[in-house]
Amino acid sequence: MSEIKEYQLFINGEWKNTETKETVEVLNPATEEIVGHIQNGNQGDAEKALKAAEDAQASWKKLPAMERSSILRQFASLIKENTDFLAELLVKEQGKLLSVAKMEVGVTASFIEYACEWARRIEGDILPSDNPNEQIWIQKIPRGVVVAITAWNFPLALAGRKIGPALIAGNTMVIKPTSETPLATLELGNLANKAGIPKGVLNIITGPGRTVGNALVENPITKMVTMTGSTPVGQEIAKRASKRLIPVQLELGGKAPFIVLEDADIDEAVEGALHSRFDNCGQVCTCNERLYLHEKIYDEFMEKFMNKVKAIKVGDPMDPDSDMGPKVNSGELKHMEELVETSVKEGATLEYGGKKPEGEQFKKGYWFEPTILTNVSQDMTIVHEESFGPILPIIKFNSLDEAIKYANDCEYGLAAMVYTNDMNNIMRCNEELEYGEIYVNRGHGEQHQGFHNGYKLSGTGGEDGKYGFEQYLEKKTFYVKYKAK
Ligand SMILES: NC(=O)C1=CN([C@@H]2O[C@H](COP(=O)(O)OP(=O)(O)OC[C@H]3O[C@@H](n4cnc5c(N)ncnc54)[C@H](OP(=O)(O)O)[C@@H]3O)[C@@H](O)[C@H]2O)C=CC1
Ligand SMILES: O=C(O)[C@@H](O)[C@@H]1OC[C@H](O)[C@H]1O
Repeated sequence: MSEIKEYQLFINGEWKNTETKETVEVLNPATEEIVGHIQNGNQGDAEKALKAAEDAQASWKKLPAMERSSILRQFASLIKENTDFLAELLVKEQGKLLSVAKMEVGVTASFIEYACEWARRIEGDILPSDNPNEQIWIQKIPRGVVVAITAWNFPLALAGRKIGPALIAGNTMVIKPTSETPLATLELGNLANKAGIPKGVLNIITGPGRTVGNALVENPITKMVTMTGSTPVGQEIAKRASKRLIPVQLELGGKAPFIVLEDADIDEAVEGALHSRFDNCGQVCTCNERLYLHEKIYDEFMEKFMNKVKAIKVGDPMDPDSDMGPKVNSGELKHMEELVETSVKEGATLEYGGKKPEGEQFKKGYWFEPTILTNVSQDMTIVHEESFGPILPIIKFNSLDEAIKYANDCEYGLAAMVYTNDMNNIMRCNEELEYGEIYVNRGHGEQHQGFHNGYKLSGTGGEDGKYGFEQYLEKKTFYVKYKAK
């Protein structure tokens, strides 16, 4: 049994105990062993963290942006220098493969490095007025204290995605990671001090979303909320934030369609469908949640695809030979089992998987097999409810019209994937698919300079890139009338 670390709250550059003295266990999803204890913070802790962030913001925003940038570049370097330590912690708390965890640490640093590029691009406008001897200045200024709330699937990367732009823009932050996978995010506190991020600029507190999260959102010190997580929680946050009309940036649930048209490159589509569903045990917001195959290529695709699905090795996420680790917790595992049961009841065929793998090594842990459902109809639950796990319903279609109709028949609108080499098909998908992020002839995977933007119940605001950075800035318009000579 490896060391079980006791974590505290990181407030004003120091580690502090919560007032409640209550702690919560963090379990390893592959073994159900305790990997750490975190503090069960409360409203008072939220208030202390927000106050520290408010006090620090006055001087942080006065620093030249390039000075903020050099501090954050040092922060990103320290994250990279600690890749092995942070990656192993991510494996222990989230169950992702070590290779994916190392990628996540790298992405965390690169999110921050990308944000640093904006230090010299906080651009406003100077406009001529209609009045004589008058100018109009539209300035970009920081919002103040930003609250960040993150999910459990890529906890460290989601933190970096928000810390980078918020702090470069001159804001300070209180981040509340999910109680499921908080450890790697908490470790950022030590690295923040080493990097020279001034006390109070970045605060990290843990505690239940329904108490600490609510307290952070509702506190008048909070001037913006950026949250990644489920749609119901995002809606709750938006409701509470609306009382003070503060801006929210919500990255929520998804149900991405993966469409393979008759002229697609089948081998490429098979690879894309496989990784876009099963990587990170299917726990990615842009995952291939429903596979639509043109009837003409169905048999060829399925033969190649099933061979690869059956070759997926579920196992110890620290083992380089494993292809897929466990689900993050028992609740998520139960959700998988319920979805399969409901699907079969509704008439789907369980083609492969559908249960906990057999073997001594799977006795403990939240393991679930890669699962394929066929004979699926568009009205089934599994076609509309996000699984966020390794379950793939497969549906045949006979025309692009039908594929687009099925794809858009969804309350989410985050990502969609399409394989075709016909330019007219591509342009029709671009125009008619109701999704904020469409991948053509490749699987999912955002880039920092893009814009990760969900329509419908997948969120509001969007993040990454120029448009994500802009949201961390407020505008101030200044009319300047002067005496001409
Ligand atoms: N669009 C995107 O980019 C992404 C979307 N997701 C979505 O997130 C979901 C899975 O993540 P999961 O962590 O379970 O999501 P949850 O919505 O359950 O939790 C997300 C965060 O919100 C907090 N929270 C819960 N209730 C409240 C509240 N009332 N006020 C403030 N904060 C609250 C949680 O804290 P705590 O857990 O401690 O209670 C956690 O930190 C999936 O639906 C997935 O689609 C995931 C990743 C990316
Ligand atoms: O949030 C997600 O699931 C994705 O946006 C994921 O998070 C960080 C990685 O860069 C993305 O693939």
